[in-house]
Amino acid sequence: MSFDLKLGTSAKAMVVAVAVLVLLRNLVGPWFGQKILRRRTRRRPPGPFPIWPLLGSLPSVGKLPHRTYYYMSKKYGDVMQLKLGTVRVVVISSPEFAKEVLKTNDRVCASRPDDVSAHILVYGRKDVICAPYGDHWRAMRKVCALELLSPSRVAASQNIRTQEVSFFVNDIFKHSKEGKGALNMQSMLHETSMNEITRMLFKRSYCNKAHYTAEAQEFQEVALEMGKIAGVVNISDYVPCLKPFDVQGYVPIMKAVSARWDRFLSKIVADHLEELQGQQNNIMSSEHPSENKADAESKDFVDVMLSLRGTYNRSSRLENSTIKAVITDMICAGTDTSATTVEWALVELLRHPEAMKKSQEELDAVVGRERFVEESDLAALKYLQAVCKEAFRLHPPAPLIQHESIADCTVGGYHIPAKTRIVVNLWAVHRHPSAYDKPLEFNPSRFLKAEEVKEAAAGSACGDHIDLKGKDFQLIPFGSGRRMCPGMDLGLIMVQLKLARLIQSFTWQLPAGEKPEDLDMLENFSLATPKAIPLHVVATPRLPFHLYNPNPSPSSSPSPSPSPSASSSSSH
Ligand code: HEM
Repeated sequence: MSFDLKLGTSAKAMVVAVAVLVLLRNLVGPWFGQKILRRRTRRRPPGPFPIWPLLGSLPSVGKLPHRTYYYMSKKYGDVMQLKLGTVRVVVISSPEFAKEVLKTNDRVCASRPDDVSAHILVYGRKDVICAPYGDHWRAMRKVCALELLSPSRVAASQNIRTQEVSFFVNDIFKHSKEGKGALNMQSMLHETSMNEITRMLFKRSYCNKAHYTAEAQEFQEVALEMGKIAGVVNISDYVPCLKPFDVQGYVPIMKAVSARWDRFLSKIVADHLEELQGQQNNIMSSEHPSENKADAESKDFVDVMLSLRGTYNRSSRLENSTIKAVITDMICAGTDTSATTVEWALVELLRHPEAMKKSQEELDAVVGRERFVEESDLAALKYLQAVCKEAFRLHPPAPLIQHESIADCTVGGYHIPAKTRIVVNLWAVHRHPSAYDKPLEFNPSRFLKAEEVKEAAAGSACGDHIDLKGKDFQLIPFGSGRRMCPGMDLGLIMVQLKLARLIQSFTWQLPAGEKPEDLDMLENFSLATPKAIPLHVVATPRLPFHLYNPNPSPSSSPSPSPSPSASSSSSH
């Protein structure tokens, strides 16, 4: 029996479609199914349920995110996932997993989130800090590491640091002699660090009350505004679909601050170009071109960057905007990080008088009381170094390192997809019980060799080999891996020298009626984490008075003097 099946055109099409679907199911179904299965079985880190519509867990993060994440990690673990807005954020809270991110997966995790502020404030991410991982970042990083922040460049600017720290100590001395009472340490430390950095960058200093020019006022105002606006949490970074609406109204503020900042930096670059032109004319007309050799040693960072123009490939040429972006980085990254650490170290020493006593005894033994401590003494001051390590451990000035993954990776057995924000919480890593005995206690002796620790706590010593240089993941205040801080050597010297001078030169007390144990220990979270209530202290000189001198001695000024503009503007 024949069965004549007559099908219309649409029915025929349907049969063909079904046949194709069956074929497709048989051919790609298993592969597709496996993919879904794999996706379902890939373990994602645990974390809080994102309660708020659109905002996820963003409102729960609060003003001190490093502390919030630290407490959350106690519940969800050392690899934890949060939904901040619509963005996936993975927070790392232990040395073990910090190592997996910054060493094992260093390359994959080496990019940065694409935040609105980075585009507006640092010239479309032409700087180092905010630059995405790639050719431009590599070239700029090279400029920083090999040209600007190299050991020889840091050594060449020793004179600037010595002078600024001497001005600082002398200001405190005068204040104390005049019986003016407590000093605001936070603002004085900020000003000294700012002067050090701007003099290294472009030979000018602006934080001098005795020499408050219109230019200085402009700089201070705009730097303050930059710091404030750069530190805000912008919802558009976490809910990208809200970007066009700029719901918090930050974009016009950022643009206005950035335009003001740019006017300031453009003048600096133009002045340097003019000076360079003048020097070139002099060289051409000079009978003794070698006379200009000394200039090489007094070059500031802007001079160096201008001289490197054309050295780098087209995609990362040192254009004016790139130079200004790098200057911005140095000011933002180099100033309050070191000032904040010294403030916290002093707070801890006030709360632990036995540690203060030991530091001063060490300075007396190594340096004596007839001269000020110098950079060349720092290597011999083992206890002072331990105090700094302990201050960096408990109060990392940049407690949250923010990276972004460029490909899928695995951390702690969890799957981390590409384009995930990865936050390494140094605040938690440095307090991890797997790494430290009594991790919440301030105990510099833990960083001494066991045989050097006489007290009962000898068993808690983890040794002086822990060097902050990114190898020991229980202490990484400068980060680790390819995005690690290129200013580490400079930052360390700035912190150690200032702290050493302060504790050698003065006896410190809190204002009458205040007790060290009552000091508020909360911080502000911004570009750095200074004490929320600035430290006020009373200083009493402890060295012979003839040593306190407004002008640093020639012996402490081994490198060439700063330019006339620098020395005049630094007239404290
Ligand atoms: C106590 C002082 C300092 C501390 C604690 C510190 C800490 C840090 C940290 C934690 C990072 C991020 C690392 C990462 O993302 O993995 C960083 C990056 C950076 N720091 Fe520092 N820093 C200090 C001083 C300085 C100084 C003095 C400069 C330069 C003048 C500087 C320039 C930079 C730059 C340019 C980056 C970006 C590196 C990159 O993205 O490749 N820092 N710093």
